Amino acid sequence: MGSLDQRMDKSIAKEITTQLGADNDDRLEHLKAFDDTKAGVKGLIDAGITSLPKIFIRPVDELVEESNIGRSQAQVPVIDLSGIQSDDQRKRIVSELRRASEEWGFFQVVNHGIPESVLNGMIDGICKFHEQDTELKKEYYSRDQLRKVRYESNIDLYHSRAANWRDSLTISLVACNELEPDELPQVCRGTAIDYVNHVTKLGGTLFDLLSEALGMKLDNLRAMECGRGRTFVGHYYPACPEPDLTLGTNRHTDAAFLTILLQDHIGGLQFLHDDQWTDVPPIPGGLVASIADLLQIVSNDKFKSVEHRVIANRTGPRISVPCFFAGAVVPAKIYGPVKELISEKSPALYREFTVREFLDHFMSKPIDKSGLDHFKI
Ligand SMILES: O=C(O)CCC(=O)C(=O)O
Ligand SMILES: [Fe+2]
Repeated sequence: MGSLDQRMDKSIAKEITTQLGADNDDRLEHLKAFDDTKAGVKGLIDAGITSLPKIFIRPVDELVEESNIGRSQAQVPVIDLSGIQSDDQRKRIVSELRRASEEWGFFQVVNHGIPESVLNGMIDGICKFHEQDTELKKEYYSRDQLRKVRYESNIDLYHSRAANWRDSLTISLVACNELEPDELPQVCRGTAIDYVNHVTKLGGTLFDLLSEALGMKLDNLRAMECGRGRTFVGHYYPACPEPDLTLGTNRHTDAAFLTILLQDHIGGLQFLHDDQWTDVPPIPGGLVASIADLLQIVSNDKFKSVEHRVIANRTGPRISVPCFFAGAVVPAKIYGPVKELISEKSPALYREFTVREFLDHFMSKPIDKSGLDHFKI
């Protein structure tokens, strides 16, 4: 902190903050000015803003609609993976997983085998990345989806109706399997590699359990390479001066098969259950798992991909690290409802497609609109 560059950044960010707050609707210009700082939402906070720049304020119709959605006290299922090697315990786990995937779409897993030190190390590494000198972060700032490692604020900045109060570091293992250590930012290099390896393994375990939960025998999800094409995203949600006017993450479903998410102790993640926002409270050592769009499709709607969001908070920063398992993108594999799950009584609800086609469609639509309809028969 306090270098000349950083002080220059602060004065630029202050100027931009004033522009962003200006009462005119030249939104694109404001978005570009914000994007050009390459300092993200964190940069606005560093510049000392005390009110929300206009680009982050949600449209009135959305705020009104939102106020009609209730809050639920329902408890998201917690699945204990201990004893998974024993037949009895595995049966219990599979049956809990089936219920959670059919009725909730969201659940937490504990005793999953990833040491707490690895989880805490990842949270710490992501926090350090976002809190390092802006000049060091800037070299990673990019909107090029093909880059393996990139940092940006709001992946859908130019498409959404209101920007989200968060910055993100993306590590994409979609087009390749391997990650060279020096491709990663130095501050989180060791911890990120450790975490990626552990979560990749846990993903394989969960896909096997989910195959069993779907009653599949031979053609299981692991064999379909659902666990390939992973994207890890290290979100940083700074403390927000006016949390009621914006969101940390807009409501959406995930464009993947499965998401495994690590969150710190702050909280704010919510999903829709019985049409009400339901909290996913942080559990020390636990991980959140959720069914995403592609698993809803291959399961022919047996499993549900549910909408979720993150509320903004006066307290922060909040760190979360979702890993999206998106299947085999390269070489392209064809996905659609699994043959074993379709019959005369239960015909295929979706057509076949490649993940690339799915992801391209996902990126071309507003993030808060479901991508599933496009592939419905
Ligand atoms: O930060 C979170 O808890 C959720 C983020 C999320 O839903 C996403 O990145 O898709
Ligand atoms: Fe999500």
